[in-house]
Amino acid sequence: MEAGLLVPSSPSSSSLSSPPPVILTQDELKKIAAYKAVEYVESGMVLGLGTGSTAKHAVDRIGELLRQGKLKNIVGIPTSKKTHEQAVSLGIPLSDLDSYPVVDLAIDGADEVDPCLNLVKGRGGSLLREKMVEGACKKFIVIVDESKMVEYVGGSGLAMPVEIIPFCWKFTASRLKKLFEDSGCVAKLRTFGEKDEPFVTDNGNYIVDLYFKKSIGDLKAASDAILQLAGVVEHGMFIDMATTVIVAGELGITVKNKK
Ligand SMILES: O=C(CO)[C@H](O)[C@H](O)COP(=O)(O)O
Repeated sequence: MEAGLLVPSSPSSSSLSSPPPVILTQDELKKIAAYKAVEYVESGMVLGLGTGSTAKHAVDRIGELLRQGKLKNIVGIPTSKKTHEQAVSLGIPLSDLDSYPVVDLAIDGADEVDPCLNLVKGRGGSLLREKMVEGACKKFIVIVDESKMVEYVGGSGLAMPVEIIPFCWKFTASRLKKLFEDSGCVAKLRTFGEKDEPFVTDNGNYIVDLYFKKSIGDLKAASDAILQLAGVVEHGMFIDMATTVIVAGELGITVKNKK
């Protein structure tokens, strides 16, 4: 583990009083984690480009380093249409898993990180492509601000997303809820806009957000049970996939490596 203070020390040893501590915004913390992760990027790499407000900073930084000639011959594999657009606007050369089935490094955010570095992802709706790209990489660096650290998956009380096909979605949602009745599960179709229209993923699917009142226990068993339901495409638990998690907090950066 490495740690580095973010709060600057006093500029002058002669000053008697310390300057007030700098309070960083959540977005500044996300940017700090993202920039740290990009230090792991080397010229010639095939890179998984994540999705979300944290990953956006990493993609911006990669674009900047390419422009400055400090990185060369990068091939990016975007995990969403949105990241694809961002990378194109930055001039990052892009390809896909068909052409590059092995990815050197992926950098992406997460919604939750548990003490074993298991993740919840997909509140931005891109969990399927993220899981495909990040499952194909040699190294997967997760970048988060400290608010994403939880004691157990589902521990934030926020959603664990499941991508499902639109056909008879209510049926699939009620089967998902039933799987986790003991954990007080609530299943909600993700919607958007004033008319509460179903949110549609880049793959043309819907998302059911699962909320748990308590831990769902064995994550592998939960994953198997979800994936066995016909109608389910993928879920947002990324179990044992992250190789490194970079956490930016008010007191500095912590780098946690998989044991
Ligand atoms: O999984 C994701 C998108 O599907 C994001 O990585 C996750 O939602 C974190 O987002 P943010 O960096 O905006 O907090």
